[in-house]
Amino acid sequence: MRQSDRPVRSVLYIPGSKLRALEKARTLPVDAIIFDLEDAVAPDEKVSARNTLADALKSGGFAPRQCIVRINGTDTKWGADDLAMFAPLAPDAILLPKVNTSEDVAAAAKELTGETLIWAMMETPEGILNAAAIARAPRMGGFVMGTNDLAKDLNCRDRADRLPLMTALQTCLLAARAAGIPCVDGVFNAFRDDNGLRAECEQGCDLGMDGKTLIHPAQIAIANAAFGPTDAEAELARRQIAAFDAAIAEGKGVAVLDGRIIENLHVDTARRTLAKLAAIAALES
Ligand SMILES: CC(C)(COP(=O)(O)OP(=O)(O)OC[C@H]1O[C@@H](n2cnc3c(N)ncnc32)[C@H](O)[C@@H]1OP(=O)(O)O)[C@@H](O)C(=O)NCCC(=O)NCCSC(=O)C[C@H](O)C(=O)O
Ligand SMILES: [Mg+2]
Repeated sequence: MRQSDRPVRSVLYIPGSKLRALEKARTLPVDAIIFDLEDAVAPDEKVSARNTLADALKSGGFAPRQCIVRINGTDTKWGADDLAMFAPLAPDAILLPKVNTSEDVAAAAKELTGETLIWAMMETPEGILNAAAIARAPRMGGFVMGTNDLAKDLNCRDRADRLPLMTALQTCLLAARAAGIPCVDGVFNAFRDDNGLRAECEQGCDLGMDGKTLIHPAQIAIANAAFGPTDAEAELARRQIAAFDAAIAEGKGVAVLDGRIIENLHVDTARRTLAKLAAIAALES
């Protein structure tokens, strides 16, 4: 399976400094893990967190979850050493914080070999304006929305409907879709507010996001449910494909199901739904 087709319904940040959380991650039903060396780790702990995380990755046990390492910015005193330490460990991806331009990605890509991709935190106004170029940068594997940093830089209000962030979210989605890479939504900070998280996941899903970044294990089930096809969606997809196939067999180019037309583009969407379901089943088996 191409990396871009792997499910990313739930993408959990784990501070690289927290041994207990790193151990726990091997048992959690998440699609992907972001091992964080950036904002979740205090400056005094940066070096020890790097070593703790490297040991954990060498010990393994995280598969089939995607392993993504968020390094410190390459403009900080830790970034270059982070990259030098984790590139040889061949995680699925290195996540670069606060990406502003495609050149930021190209510079990091030069340090990588093998299959490791680069994911970009989209969380600065300049980065959002350059989203299309960043999405097509070398080794680019996916976008992660950094809605906290973005809100800080935009100086916008924290609203439940995320209206002030909509342009940025949709700009990044457009860029990601044009380049054929996944786009994962930002975190929901109130990690004990299940209803709030559910609503924000539904909104992200409506927009077209592939999943949600999370900060606490209690958020995983809600994200997995929101971003996975429901039984009703899967059943509709199967009926649409069957109706279209029957129409084609009768020499028609269009089918009608439940009073709605079904064209080949709807069948593409239906097939994508079923492929996603199969990928989730494979991951969970
Ligand atoms: C938010 C937390 C600080 C809460 O921690 P705590 O109060 O310790 O939580 P609990 O006691 O409820 O924990 C229960 C058990 O779960 C484990 N745990 C907690 N969090 C995680 C985790 N993220 N991954 C794995 N396991 C976790 C605890 O170890 C407990 O286990 P057990 O001992 O078995 O009971 C904490 O959740 C936390 O640190 N979360 C991560 C915060 C983080 O990574 N922040 C940075 C990323 S967000 C960001 O930067 C976004 C972006 O850049 C932007 O700009 O928007
Ligand atoms: Mg951030």
